[in-house]
Amino acid sequence: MHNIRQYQVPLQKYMAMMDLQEMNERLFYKLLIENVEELLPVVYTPTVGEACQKYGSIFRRPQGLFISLKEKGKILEVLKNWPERNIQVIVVTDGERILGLGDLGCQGMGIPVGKLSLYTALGGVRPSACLPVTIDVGTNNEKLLKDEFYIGLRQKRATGQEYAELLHEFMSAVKQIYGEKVLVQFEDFANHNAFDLLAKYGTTHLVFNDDIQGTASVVLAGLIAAQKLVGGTLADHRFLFLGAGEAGTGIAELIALEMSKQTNVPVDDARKNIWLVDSKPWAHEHEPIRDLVDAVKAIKPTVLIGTSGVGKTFTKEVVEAMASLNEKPIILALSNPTSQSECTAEEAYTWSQGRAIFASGSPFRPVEYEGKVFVPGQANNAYIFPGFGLGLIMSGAIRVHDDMLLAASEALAAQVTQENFNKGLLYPPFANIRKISAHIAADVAAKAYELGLATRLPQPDDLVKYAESCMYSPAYRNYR
Ligand SMILES: NC(=O)C1=CN([C@@H]2O[C@H](COP(=O)(O)OP(=O)(O)OC[C@H]3O[C@@H](n4cnc5c(N)ncnc54)[C@H](OP(=O)(O)O)[C@@H]3O)[C@@H](O)[C@H]2O)C=CC1
Ligand SMILES: CC(=O)C(=O)O
Ligand SMILES: [Mg+2]
Repeated sequence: MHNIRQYQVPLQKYMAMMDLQEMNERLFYKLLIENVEELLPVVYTPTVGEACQKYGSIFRRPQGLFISLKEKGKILEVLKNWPERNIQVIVVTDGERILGLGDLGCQGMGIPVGKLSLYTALGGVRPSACLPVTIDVGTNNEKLLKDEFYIGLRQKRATGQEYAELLHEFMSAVKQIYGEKVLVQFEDFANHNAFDLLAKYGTTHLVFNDDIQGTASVVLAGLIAAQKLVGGTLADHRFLFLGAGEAGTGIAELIALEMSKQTNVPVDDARKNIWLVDSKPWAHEHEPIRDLVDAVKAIKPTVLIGTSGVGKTFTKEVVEAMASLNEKPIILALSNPTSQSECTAEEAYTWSQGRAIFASGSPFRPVEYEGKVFVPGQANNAYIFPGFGLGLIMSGAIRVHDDMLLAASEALAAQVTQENFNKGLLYPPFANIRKISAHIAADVAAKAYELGLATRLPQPDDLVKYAESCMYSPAYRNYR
């Protein structure tokens, strides 16, 4: 840590951490686990975003497995080149929507690598069981196509049948080589492919879309926890989303499902309290409204959620409107990395005169406002996917079910302590994440058993203890 801390520039810390992961994996994980709050912003958002943008020019050694259009017809052989056979989790991207930074092509590899390092550090999945994959179908990013250091295919993205066939070959090969129970996490695919892939492979493979499902689960957890701060139930709230894409609609659907279960109303009725806007249409019947601030005034939401990928869209007027309507407005600026955040923590607290309950996708430091210190939470799917994946693996689950996402949300919300609430936090600190992940894993596994989707039999008596016993630890053995 002394060594890492000498670097002032976050990207240099990132490069030093990547070198360490390559040279001494155990030490890398020991550092990450023991200093998770300090190192998460280095190996994950926001720094991983900058690393992906500059991936070609900071490139040292290949990480993960690249599968390009050129390998069509040979994907099984390519997978066999990977030195490990006992793979439990694959995180795969095609690089088309990397955080809120757009199409970064092959340079998106930083994301599967980063996500999987969290699978190990936060969720305890063995590093050797993790496989980062980037599918290279080209890029539409003109700047990268002209960049002399770009590492991927220099062509426009393949689409349609060509794209679908490559993805299908990959999904079939994965099942053939690693079996029915390998978890495939789709990450940072563009909207126009993400929903189709999830629907297509959700019935034949163990697949999970982190941006749609993981984000939904973490936000629902924060909203369940928020009820202890603001009182009432989910059904008492009105939700307004800026951004109706993977994250936005994923969250909206899970909130509606939970509301419908809590109040016994049909999901369609629960949806009536949820409003989504993108840059163009409305999702409910309503007269057209041009600006977000006018939408806030018309809809009078109690919860405002940013999932547009566009920074600075929660302006002073928007936050002030939320604060004039609510004693404790809940404001979630989820877009990553920090540059794309809808507003900063400081803006949320200042413009609401310290009344906002705020969390963001990328971390912000505590803010002092009128003598009081406010600690912003981090509403990021990193709270969910490591424990969720561990729960699937340890129960031998063969499919993902929405009720498992609800179980994960409730498990996470239950880990928020009174001390956390007193600081205005909707999420527990990342410092305790391995314990939290064990609880999430246990509840997800319990749901898998209840739904008849678990294959590891008999069911262990104490699932939390079992989850902990399954977790990889970077222990240094004493050989004497
Ligand atoms: N905190 C977390 O854990 C997570 C955060 N995210 C973040 O959420 C963001 C969005 O991701 P995702 O949902 O997958 O992306 P999508 O592309 O699926 O969705 C983006 C949505 O925002 C809308 N949008 C774009 N520009 C504007 C604008 N100027 N005003 C209003 N709406 C706009 C888009 O519609 P249209 O273009 O038609 O307007 C679309 O509905 C990213 O920044 C990502 O990093 C994602 C997953 C997890
Ligand atoms: C956190 C995440 O998955 C994203 O921003 O895409
Ligand atoms: Mg993502």
